[in-house]
Amino acid sequence: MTLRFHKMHGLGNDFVVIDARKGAVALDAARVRALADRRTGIGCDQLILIGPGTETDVTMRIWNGDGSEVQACGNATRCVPVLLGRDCTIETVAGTLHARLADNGATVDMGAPRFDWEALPLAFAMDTRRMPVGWGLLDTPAAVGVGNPHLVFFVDDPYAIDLAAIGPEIETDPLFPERINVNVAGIRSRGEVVMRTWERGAGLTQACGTGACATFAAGRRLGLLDATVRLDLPGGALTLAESDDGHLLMSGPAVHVFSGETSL
Ligand SMILES: N[C@H](CCC[C@H](N)C(=O)O)C(=O)O
Repeated sequence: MTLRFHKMHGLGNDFVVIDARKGAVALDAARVRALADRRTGIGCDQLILIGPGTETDVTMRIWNGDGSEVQACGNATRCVPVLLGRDCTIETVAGTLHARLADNGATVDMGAPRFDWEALPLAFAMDTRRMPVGWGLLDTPAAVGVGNPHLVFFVDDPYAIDLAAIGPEIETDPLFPERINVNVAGIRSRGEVVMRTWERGAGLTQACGTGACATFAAGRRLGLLDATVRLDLPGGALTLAESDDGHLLMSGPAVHVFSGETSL
């Protein structure tokens, strides 16, 4: 049976998007890995399944390329209104998100960040503002939940960190029972951050939307950033703003590259 898909990306963080609003699509970890494989499949960082909403326009489920299902994906959330061609509400396991079409992409209200250790979760109680832990050259991170769990290390130069080496060690540390996404960020001014991400279940990506949200939220919590910030990721820039009610508003590109069919 052929499966229709859309190939999309947000700043090079790429997705296979399956629109199952008109008919259920069976997915499991093995099929996700097959579809995500960049040699024998279509290839993507995450696989996104869109379904019919009841209280919202659509539902969205997210799997990393390793087959793990996760709670949030910022860059993919911006792809949904682009695919639908209109503003929309999206139900995810992490809650309802509101997405608006904007110039060359979308703006998404990613909700309020969480800072309690149980939300991430951590294996035991810890101050998530400046955690008393370290791995190699990286230490004293902040921890932030944006539907999915993130560590944020503020460093002088994110490109001087061998993230491909240290990322998997941190991702799978027993302190993180559900693993974790790892962000390294350099603050250039109160309005500009340069950052990179080692993603849980996907590795180094060109961009991580929830990582940008977590980095912004951590910087705001530490009094280091203004209420609107440009974040420069390897694949391009996102704008993060804090709303009056403390929500994270993320704006940036989202591109539909091609549609196709597969028998995978
Ligand atoms: N790797 C993440 C999911 C994808 C997040 C990222 N692609 C984004 O744009 O937010 C996790 O395991 O929580």
